[in-house]
Amino acid sequence: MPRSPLIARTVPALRRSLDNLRKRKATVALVPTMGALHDGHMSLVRLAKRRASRVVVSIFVNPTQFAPTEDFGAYPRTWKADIAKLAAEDVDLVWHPTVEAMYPEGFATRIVPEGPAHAGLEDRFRPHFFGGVATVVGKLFTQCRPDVAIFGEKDFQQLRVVTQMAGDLDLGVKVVGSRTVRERDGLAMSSRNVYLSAEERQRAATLYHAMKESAQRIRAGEAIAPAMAHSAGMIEKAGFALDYLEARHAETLAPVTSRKDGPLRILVAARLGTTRLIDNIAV
Ligand SMILES: Nc1ncnc2c1ncn2[C@@H]1O[C@H](COP(=O)(O)OP(=O)(O)OP(=O)(O)O)[C@@H](O)[C@H]1O
Ligand SMILES: CC(C)(CO)[C@@H](O)C(=O)[O-]
Ligand code: BAL
Repeated sequence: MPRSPLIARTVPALRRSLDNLRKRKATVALVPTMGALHDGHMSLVRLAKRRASRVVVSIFVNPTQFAPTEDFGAYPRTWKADIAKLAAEDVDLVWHPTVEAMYPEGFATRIVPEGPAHAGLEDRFRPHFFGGVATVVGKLFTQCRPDVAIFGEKDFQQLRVVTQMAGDLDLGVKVVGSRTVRERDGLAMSSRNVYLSAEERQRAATLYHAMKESAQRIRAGEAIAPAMAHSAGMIEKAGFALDYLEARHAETLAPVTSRKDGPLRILVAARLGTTRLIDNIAV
């Protein structure tokens, strides 16, 4: 019978649990999430277990990274199922702060990311997003003081922004990326996939297959612009409204014009009905 992880809801309770976990020179890996856990999240937990002797998972739907028009209220919350999944993986501690514990009355400080990793892509369509993510992840890091933190490549720009922040602010946390887990047809697993109707779900994997096609064309020598235009056409034909489809430098996320500009990553965001999906692949 799996043992339920410890659950902390306030900073003092978290500190007490972490002090106990850290006895006997344990190392700690943190997996930050917003809950509604799926196999993508669980792959991060498994990597965390390989990288440290204790695993902490945070579950917090962070209000500051949602615009008022976005889905904060509707975001799936599946607490009981989440805890059962974490217990089955033998996770040590779940940090599940209340909004008041994270942002007490009078809270007035923000971390503001800058530079090429943050510029464009998601920031163009969700200008509030990375400020909210950087602030909450900065807090999660100082609250939990992990040795390692695991983030999914599915949110590739977020991974780069968080890596930059942890280095710039000397937070002493090694940020590690974990590969994207996909459904059988190629759709990247995401908590928001539950918003798709059955009919939309059938078309959703086009996002991945269109990126694969542009990556193949670029590898075969086609210039970036026509290769991306071809895939954009595929995505729009499947009924998506495209926010962006871009090739960027895989490390810095700086814009590129040619394959010679460095290792490339293709990143996409598009809306199918009212559901917004993001994904990316290496070229
Ligand atoms: N399919 C996946 N493969 C690997 N990591 C993933 C996958 N989906 C999410 N993650 C990672 O899990 C962590 C928590 O993400 P989050 O809780 O927002 O889930 P999500 O499925 O990305 O949800 P959303 O639909 O809100 O984007 C992030 O580091 C994210 O990149
Ligand atoms: C990193 C994160 C947990 C911060 O709220 C969130 O953006 C997510 O789940 O990817
Ligand atoms: N997975 C990233 C969190 C968000 O879209 O709000």
